[in-house]
Amino acid sequence: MLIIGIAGGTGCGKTTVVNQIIDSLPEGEVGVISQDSYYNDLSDMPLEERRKTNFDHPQSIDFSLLEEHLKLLKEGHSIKQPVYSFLECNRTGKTVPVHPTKVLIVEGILILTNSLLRKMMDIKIFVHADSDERLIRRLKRDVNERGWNLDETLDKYQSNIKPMHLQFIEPSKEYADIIIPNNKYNTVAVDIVRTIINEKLA
Ligand SMILES: Nc1ncnc2c1ncn2[C@@H]1O[C@H](COP(=O)(O)OP(=O)(O)O)[C@@H](O)[C@H]1O
Ligand SMILES: O=c1ccn([C@@H]2O[C@H](COP(=O)(O)O)[C@@H](O)[C@H]2O)c(=O)[nH]1
Repeated sequence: MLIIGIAGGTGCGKTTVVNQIIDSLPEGEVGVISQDSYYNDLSDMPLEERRKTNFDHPQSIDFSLLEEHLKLLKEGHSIKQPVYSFLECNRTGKTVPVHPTKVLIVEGILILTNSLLRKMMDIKIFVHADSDERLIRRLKRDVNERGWNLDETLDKYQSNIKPMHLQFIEPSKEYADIIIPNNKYNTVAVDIVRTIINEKLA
């Protein structure tokens, strides 16, 4: 199994890049695991409290479970991945089966901050977009899709998102083998990653 890690700040375009990469690849040969599915279970907290959680700090992620799942998949076993709800700020209690594939993409803002995860990755990619671009994209998404208003999103950006980005996410760029500039759609970089994956699948 080839494991590709794709990190980068919120709104940099990780999900978009992943979708572009897997778009023309054979179905069933490439799997995707998102760090978002591994936010800690916060069922013991009311929603009001959960909404105040710093979801940009590495401690908000259940890295042990993510590591265990990657190890199992690498060994050829299937896993039950937790399903996360951004509206509830919590795991839903449901799981989806994920089966081993020849290529596995792991994506998330904090995945390159964890040394055990980094060791499991064959290729480490960091997607870069300028912070103003990312803030604009994030604002649109949080307001349109994730149940936050403008003020809440800007407050969160100042209190958690920006400081955690500077403390943890941006420094993890140094571990990347490839940095994809993504202020604009970058088809050249996506094609290069696809070529590497196709070689593995051949
Ligand atoms: N290169 C780009 N140019 C303009 N908009 C983009 C670009 N890449 C992604 N987007 C848009 O920005 C938003 C966030 O992208 P997404 O891929 O979800 O980022 P991430 O997964 O890193 O948070 C989405 O609405 C997406 O369509
Ligand atoms: O309940 C939650 C959990 C996380 N977030 C935010 O999500 C982003 C990471 O996701 P990207 O798709 O990479 O942007 C992170 O910045 C958290 O603040 C959330 O809004 N709600």
